[in-house]
Amino acid sequence: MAEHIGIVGAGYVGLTSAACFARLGHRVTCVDTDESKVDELGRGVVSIAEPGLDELVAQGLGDGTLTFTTAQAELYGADVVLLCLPTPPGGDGRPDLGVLERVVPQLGRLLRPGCVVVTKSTVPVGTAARLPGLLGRDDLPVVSNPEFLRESHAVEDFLHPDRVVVGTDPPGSAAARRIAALYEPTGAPVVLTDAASAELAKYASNAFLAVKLSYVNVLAELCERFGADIREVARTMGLDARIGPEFLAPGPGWGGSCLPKDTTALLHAADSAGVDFGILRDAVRVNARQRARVVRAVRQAVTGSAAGSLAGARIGLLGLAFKAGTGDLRDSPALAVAAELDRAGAELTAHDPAVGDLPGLAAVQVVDDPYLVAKDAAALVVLTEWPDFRDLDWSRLAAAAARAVVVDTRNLLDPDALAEAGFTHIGVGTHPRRQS
Ligand SMILES: NC(=O)C1=CN([C@@H]2O[C@H](COP(=O)(O)OP(=O)(O)OC[C@H]3O[C@@H](n4cnc5c(N)ncnc54)[C@H](O)[C@@H]3O)[C@@H](O)[C@H]2O)C=CC1
Ligand SMILES: O=C(O)[C@H]1O[C@H](OP(=O)(O)OP(=O)(O)OC[C@H]2O[C@@H](n3ccc(=O)[nH]c3=O)[C@H](O)[C@@H]2O)[C@H](O)[C@@H](O)[C@@H]1O
Repeated sequence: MAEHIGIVGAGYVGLTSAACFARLGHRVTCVDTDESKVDELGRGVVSIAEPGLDELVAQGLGDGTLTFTTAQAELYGADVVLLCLPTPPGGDGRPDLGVLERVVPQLGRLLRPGCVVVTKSTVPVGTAARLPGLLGRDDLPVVSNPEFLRESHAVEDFLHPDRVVVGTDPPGSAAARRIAALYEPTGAPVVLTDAASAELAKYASNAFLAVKLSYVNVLAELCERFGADIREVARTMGLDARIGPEFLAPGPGWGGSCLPKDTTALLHAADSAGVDFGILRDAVRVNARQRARVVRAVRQAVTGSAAGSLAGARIGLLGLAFKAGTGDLRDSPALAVAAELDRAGAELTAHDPAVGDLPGLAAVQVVDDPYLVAKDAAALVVLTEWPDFRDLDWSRLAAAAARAVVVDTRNLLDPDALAEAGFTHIGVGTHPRRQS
């Protein structure tokens, strides 16, 4: 059944949901307070790099199923409203729910009776239970339907999710079944559960991924001590169906707008409940020391000593975004490494295919031409796993560099090809490969 869906917040989650639900045959009104964003979206201009998203937006605008507005009043008449608002870190570990707490009472004064109000934002356990009070209404059913999409795969993940979770009290209510029906065309398994379980399942999933990554990052360190190779260890582990092959690649640390904030929020919630979530605390601690590990590897590569000075050393950075396929710099480990290298006195030049400039980090010169990062460089450091970096002419980079050595924090590059191009390749949890 086609519904009139209102979406509040046109960011990664809101815009993707809006475009995909329009594609699935619903009428979608998407509201955002950012006037220039709404203006751009109304003209079909999508500023985030998500494969397939601009086509879906153009299609929805073209056939009139998708509209963008700054006027919240246009949500009057909606059958369902999805809250896709930011829930950034609040400073004390808890997420800042300020935007949500401002918007929900406004909706309470606006929506027509029976409209289903859905939290799609990642919100602490107990938020759905608070919503009727914030709405000031008892005729607006509330549903928790957290989102699991990944940036750079947003459309694909939305249209083909591993699972959909729909939480209501009591579970499986009429409102829950109505929201579950929206996802029917995806064919995904739907978990109809209580609101608290749905809310916790979201945090639990992101925190589990974070623990898995910190585990593998420590294993990589161990591999270096034992002369083992993390790629072989991870491959072997990943063949066990109970472990699975995903999220076993070591790196400069996990980042982005969600894993760091959600682990912190879950830790805070556990502390408040008097539950010792030591394993998660350790995962966060391990992650915080990853950047120092990268800087030590760079010191070793440039000076021959893990404590050597980088003062005045020219270092070329390949990658700034928190992962490949996106220009998102929020909580990017690459920026954390860049800041540490800057503090150590290095002179930094960086290239990222999706990043034009770095407003907050003036010390890093961002260049469009990847070959410029190698100019007179004492070392190159791969920080984001863009496949494009594999295809660079590494002989040309070697010729431009003062010293042809690359610290590859993602194990992205082929050590043999690099050695042939004249580079010393230093991976993570692998044996260094000297130039031939
Ligand atoms: N980015 C991601 O990959 C995922 C994010 N989430 C969660 O979804 C929520 C939203 O995240 P993102 O989409 O990344 O955020 P975002 O920052 O990309 O977008 C939020 C949007 O809300 C708008 N906004 C702010 N105040 C508003 C108001 N009063 N009325 C209407 N619009 C307003 C902003 O202008 C912005 O366009 C967060 O809770 C996040 O944890 C969940 C899964 C994936
Ligand atoms: O709640 C969210 O916002 C989302 O957070 C993550 O998605 P995303 O932030 O897009 O990023 P991921 O693909 O999970 O990567 C997170 C970090 O882990 C790193 N990573 C990932 C995989 C890996 O093998 N190694 C590794 O270092 C990435 O480089 C990145 O820094 C989750 O994967 C999504 O399911 C979730 O919906």
